[in-house]
Amino acid sequence: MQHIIPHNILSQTITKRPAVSHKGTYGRVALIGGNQQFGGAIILASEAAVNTGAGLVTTVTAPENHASLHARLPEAMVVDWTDLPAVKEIVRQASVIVIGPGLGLDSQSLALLKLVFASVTRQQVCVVDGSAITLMAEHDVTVPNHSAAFILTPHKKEWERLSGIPVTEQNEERNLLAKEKIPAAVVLKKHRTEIFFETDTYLNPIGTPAMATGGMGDTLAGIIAGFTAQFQPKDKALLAAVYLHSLLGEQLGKSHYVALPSKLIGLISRTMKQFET
Ligand SMILES: NC(=O)C1=CN([C@@H]2O[C@H](COP(=O)(O)OP(=O)(O)OC[C@H]3O[C@@H](n4cnc5c(N)ncnc54)[C@H](O)[C@@H]3O)[C@@H](O)[C@H]2O)[C@@H](O)CC1
Ligand SMILES: Nc1ncnc2c1ncn2[C@@H]1O[C@H](COP(=O)(O)OP(=O)(O)O)[C@@H](O)[C@H]1O
Ligand SMILES: [Mg+2]
Repeated sequence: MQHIIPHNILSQTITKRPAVSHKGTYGRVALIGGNQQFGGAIILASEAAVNTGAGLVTTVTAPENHASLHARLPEAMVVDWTDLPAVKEIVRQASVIVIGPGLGLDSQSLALLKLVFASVTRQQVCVVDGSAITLMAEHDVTVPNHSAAFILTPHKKEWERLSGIPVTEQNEERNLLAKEKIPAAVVLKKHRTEIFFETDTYLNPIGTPAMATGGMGDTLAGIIAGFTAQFQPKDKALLAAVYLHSLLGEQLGKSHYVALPSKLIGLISRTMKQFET
């Protein structure tokens, strides 16, 4: 059944922080991505996760990105993505794992994707974005059944690669048929993003072309991580994350020709405060 994300989703989802709490209360997020070329993608995703309030954030990325990540985001811890035993341990400890922003498509990237898919458990959320989706399509890697709660966040071209449906032929009926074969929530990103759960589908009623700029999807992946790490139920947290991302994009789009991801990230925490209940 097709629904529209309600405009009060943020106040329904964002809760006041209990006084007796600590960083461990707000989730451990591990974000894996950022090769030599796409370091900005994983930095934006990590900044978004930190700014939504995730308690502990670890970024697993290429060594070339460590200094810039530390300089921009001292709140995040950093792990070298070539150190697979260390990556495995970070993945084990995480409540939410994001894999894909700027991950790239080489053998190192594929090894990381396989490591994550083999390691995640039922208690965890795994957000699969960007290059990780393209890698799944190119190497026939499927979402492991009955393990973690998986969230796939393809844009239309990535969905074409994964589902086999050309961008121009994507429609409600064909998308639903393809989604049925994937044991994950699918966030199909576009002008009016659609979120497919097992039976229900939600349409995001907001968003602006000012958001059509590199790094905007990486930012969404980080917001989804922060929300699913902190708020229940997970499906609602996902819808709220998608909605907040577009709300902030619209807010920026009123006074800016283009909504820059880094500017959007700067608005997250203040806006969340307005909706806490
Ligand atoms: N600063 C950075 O480091 C950035 C890194 N990025 C990373 O770069 C990697 C490659 O991702 P890209 O998405 O750039 O490349 P892809 O090759 O996966 O997709 C780009 C193509 O998809 C098309 N497309 C996207 N959304 C569409 C829509 N709604 N309708 C129709 N066509 C659509 C684009 O026009 C383009 O032709 C990913 O890992 C991504 O995370 C990008 O996020 C850009 C910024
Ligand atoms: N015309 C548009 N209207 C509304 N939202 C848009 C528009 N263009 C892009 N977006 C949003 O921006 C994000 C782009 O994601 P993606 O293509 O993965 O970017 P990147 O990989 O560069 O970070 C998605 O959330 C998408 O819904
Ligand atoms: Mg993307």
